[in-house]
Order: sequence, then structure tokens, then C-alpha cells
Amino acid sequence: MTEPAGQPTILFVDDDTDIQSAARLLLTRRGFRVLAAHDAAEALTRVAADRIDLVLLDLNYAPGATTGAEGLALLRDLHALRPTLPVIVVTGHSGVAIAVAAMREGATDFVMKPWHNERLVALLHDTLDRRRHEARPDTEAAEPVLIAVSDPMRAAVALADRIAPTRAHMLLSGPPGSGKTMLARRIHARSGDAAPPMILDAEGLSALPAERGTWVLRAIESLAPPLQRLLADRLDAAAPPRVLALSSVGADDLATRLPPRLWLPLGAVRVTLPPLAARPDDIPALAAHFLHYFAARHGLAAPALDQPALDALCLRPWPQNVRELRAAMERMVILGDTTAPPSPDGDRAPDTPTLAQSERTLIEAALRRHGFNVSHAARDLGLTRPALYRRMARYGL
Ligand SMILES: Nc1ncnc2c1ncn2[C@@H]1O[C@H](COP(=O)(O)OP(=O)(O)OP(=O)(O)O)[C@@H](O)[C@H]1O
Repeated sequence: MTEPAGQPTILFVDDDTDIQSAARLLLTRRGFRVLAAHDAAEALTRVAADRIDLVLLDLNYAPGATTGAEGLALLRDLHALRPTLPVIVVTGHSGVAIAVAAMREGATDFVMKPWHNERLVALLHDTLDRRRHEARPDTEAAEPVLIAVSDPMRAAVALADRIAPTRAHMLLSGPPGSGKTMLARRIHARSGDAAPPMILDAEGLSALPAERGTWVLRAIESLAPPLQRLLADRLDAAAPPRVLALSSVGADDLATRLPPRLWLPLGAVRVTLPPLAARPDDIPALAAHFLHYFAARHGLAAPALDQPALDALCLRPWPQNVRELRAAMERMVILGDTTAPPSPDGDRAPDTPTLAQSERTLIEAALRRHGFNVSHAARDLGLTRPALYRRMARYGL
């Protein structure tokens, strides 16, 4: 996580490996350190994990894609994660309109492909100089940003983002600490409604708000029966509030606890967040993100996690999910100690044979279930194919 002092680090985001090589060749010769990312998730992980000084951003990462939608969404996430990070958009000649849209979204500048080497290098130096003179201290990461790298999280967030601009109610379910409240805030932030959402705890609620707006109703399964009926009436009224219902119990269980008049409209769009242990691909990015965040918050250096430390984090059961990982990373920053503390629930240490054995058993079972089709087994396990291959190699499968 460290780089030689004085050598600016550029993250180049482009799915085209030839263009990546050309950029790396040019920029490393000119004294830059160059990191590569090939899609949005990898770019976010890099920015969360490394000290990046500037991002060069192509806006399309799938073969044949030309709309720039993926790149524009990434630009928004990058800004939420590091508000002062300069981002220069790199686009083909046909992409001027998209480049303009990117500038509107906060890109610092844009260059056309094929770029002119000298002009690109000059633009990088100018941008970095300007940033140095603005001298904004790196106390960023104040804005919470939702990290989603694993396939199941990306699918969940993509669905939530797609529905966000409508007034549709949604049911967000997942175990405690998995990120439901955070996702609800993101949905509201993308809804176009400028008024802040009302965050309500259903447990102990004695009355419903009079205002419409957006209600984030946490632990919806605990809503008292008289309020369940009142809420159902409000949803049937001509101008209902938008309800984002949050629950740690599964959708089927919820259907037994709430009347159909309530769970049917609320559950029309369901987004499920898996437990953290079921999506280990999110762990390195989340860990790096929280280390950076707490280092800035406490004015301390972020400790670097080496591969064994990361592997240990990926193997822990995390019964309290992201909330627990966040607390563990804050502790690491404060104590400067990268050994994860034992889980408060008294779970076994991360590298005991039993935990490794259970992971091996789970992987073997998934592979068998899918006739040793690695893609299908990986999807089932919430892993990417490379992550599954790494584990198969580790366990000699
Ligand atoms: N994907 C994520 N990226 C970054 N931070 C996250 C993510 N998911 C959760 N967090 C952080 O973890 C903590 C717990 O998240 P959150 O409060 O959204 O969980 P929850 O599912 O609503 O929990 P509960 O059911 O206990 O209320 C928060 O500090 C949140 O900012």
C-alpha cells in the first residue's frame, strides 16, 4: 500500500489490455506509478485499497458497450469514496457527448483516444499541480460509500439502483450489519427526492409520521399490529409515502408475520443482501476502505494488510457481518496491529483446521452439485471464478 515518495500514482481504468500496456509504457517512463483496473469493481477496490493520486477513466468496460453508463456510475462512486480525487475521462472521438456528461458529473477533464503523448503527460502534471495547490487535506471518505465487489452484492446494488428513481416500495432483507440501512440511504440518494428520508425503527414505534416522503422502516417485522393496519391503509391511499422496508428475517418468514395487505405491496421489489461470510470477494475492498476511513478520522497511518492477513479476514465467519469488519478495522488502525481480534462470539480462530475444512467441504459440495462446472459453483458460492480457483488450489481440489 505504499509507494515511493514523490512518485504520483495513476489508476488507469480500461478493459482493453493493449491500451493499458501503451499507457503503462508511456507513463512509467515519465516517472508515474501506474496501476490498472479493467472494470468498475476493480477500480473501486483499487481506490479503496491504494493511495491513488489521479484516475484516467475509460467509460465502457464491456465489449461493444458505448453508452458510458457504467463509467458514469463509477465516476459517481469514485467521488463518493474520494471527493477530491481528480478523474480524467479518456474517450474515443465518437464519445464527446459522453465526455461532456462526465464533466457534468464532476470529471476534472477529458482526453480523446488516441491521445497525444506529450499533451496527456502535460495534462496529468497540470492536474496534479493544481490539486497540490488546492492543498485539501486527505480527510476524505467522510461520505459513506457502499462497496460492492462480489457478484451477489453487485447484482443486489444494480437492482436497487434501477428501481431507485421510481417511487416503488422495496423490501431490503439481510442479516444484521449486512448493509440494509446503507443501501436504503443510497436508494434515496438516487431517487431525486431532495428531502432527507425518515429513518424509523418499527420496534417501539407508537405512531406513523404525518409526512409523505421516504420512510426507511427498520425491522419491519416488529411493527405493532395496529400500526401494520394503519400502514396498509396509508399505502392504499392516493398519495402514499415511499416505504423502504428493512428486515433481518427472510421474505417467507416475513409473510407469516405481516398481513398480506402489507407484505404484498412492500415486497413487490425484494433486494437481499447476503451475509458477509458468503461474499468473501467484498472483504479486501471493505477492509481497505475502512482502514483508510479510520486512519483519516483518527489522524493515524493506515496499517498495510499483507496477503496472509487478508486471507485470514476472508476465512472468518463474521457473525455481525460488515459492522463487525468495520469495528475490527478501526481497532487495527488505533492499535496499529493487523492481527484480527478473535470474534466476540467465541468463534474459532480464522486458520483453525475446522474452519478451513468447512470451507473445503462447502466448495466440494457446490462443485459436485454443479457437475464440477466452476462458473456455476462459483455463482452459487458468491465467489468469482478466479476466487474459487484460488481456493480450489489452496485445498488441492
Ligand atoms: N457494502 C458496504 N460498504 C461500506 N460500508 C458498509 C457496507 N455494508 C455495511 N457497511 C457499514 O457497516 C455498518 C452496518 O451497516 P448497516 O447499518 O447498513 O447494516 P444493517 O443491515 O442495516 O444492520 P441492522 O439490521 O443491524 O440495522 C455501517 O457502518 C455501514 O456503513
